[in-house]
Amino acid sequence: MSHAVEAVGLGLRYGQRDALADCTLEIPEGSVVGLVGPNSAGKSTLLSLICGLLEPSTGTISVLGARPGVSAAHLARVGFVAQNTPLYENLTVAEHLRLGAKLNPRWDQRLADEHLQPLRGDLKRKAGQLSGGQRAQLALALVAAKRPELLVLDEPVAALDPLARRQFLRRLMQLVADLKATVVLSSHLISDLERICDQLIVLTRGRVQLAGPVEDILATHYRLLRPFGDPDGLPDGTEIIQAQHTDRQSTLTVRSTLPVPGAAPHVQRLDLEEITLAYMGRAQQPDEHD
Ligand SMILES: Nc1ncnc2c1ncn2[C@@H]1O[C@H](COP(=O)(O)OP(=O)(O)OP(=O)(O)O)[C@@H](O)[C@H]1O
Repeated sequence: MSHAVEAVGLGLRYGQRDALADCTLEIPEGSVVGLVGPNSAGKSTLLSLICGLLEPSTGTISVLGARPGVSAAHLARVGFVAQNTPLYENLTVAEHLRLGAKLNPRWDQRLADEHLQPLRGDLKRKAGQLSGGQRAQLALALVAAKRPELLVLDEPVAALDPLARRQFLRRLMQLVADLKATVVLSSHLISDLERICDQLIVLTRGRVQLAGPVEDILATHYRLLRPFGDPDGLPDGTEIIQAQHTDRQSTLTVRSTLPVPGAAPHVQRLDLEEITLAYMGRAQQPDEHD
């Protein structure tokens, strides 16, 4: 399988502080990858490294077979929508389109028009006068028209109401199907990611906690309820992600590639949000990186 992104031991330091450390991962071509993690986990840092906006302090990263940002031709193959959808506030929607057409050799006007459908009555309005949802639509239209092979979106739906969010994600998935592009998008809305992503990366405190196909992640995580202090009966290799105890009972969130014996309510399946929260909860506890 070829990979759109390959990172080995990737890290970025600001002074003494690791924004990202020891990040090794592979993103298969054609996948839709959700990137989750608490505030300041390093999500934007990783996305900026993928787009070549930052240089790694350690390790290596390869994007579409080359060093990110290595040439104008390579940059043209990557579409990036940064956090808060930065636009030229004093340019109109139509002026953004003209600028995009001028700057991008692979510009596809048909795709731009298609994704601008909801804004067709607002072509003369300045970007600074658009709502959050309209800005997101404009940003997606601009990036779509580049026909990128890799699309990187940093919290693209953060400012949108639930309906606008759903419409944006529908358009995004339509674009991905049209272009057969690889997508990496960060979000705090795990239910959205669960709907559209086939891969998930959980990042906390600059480190990858979990990465892989959503299907595998869902199949290998369990919540176990067992009498307090009863460590027996876990398959070999079971990793305890989180443990909470009362005087009588322990609630364990575990990862096991082997089936865990038992049935509900003692053995429960978890959804993606519960699994992600367990990894985030674990990362809040002090560890060797403190
Ligand atoms: N220019 C900078 N100078 C110094 N530290 C920085 C800089 N940019 C980011 N950081 C730090 O790097 C860490 C990771 O930041 P990053 O923006 O990647 O996190 P994030 O997961 O995207 O957060 P959020 O969900 O809040 O957007 C944070 O501790 C942040 O304070």
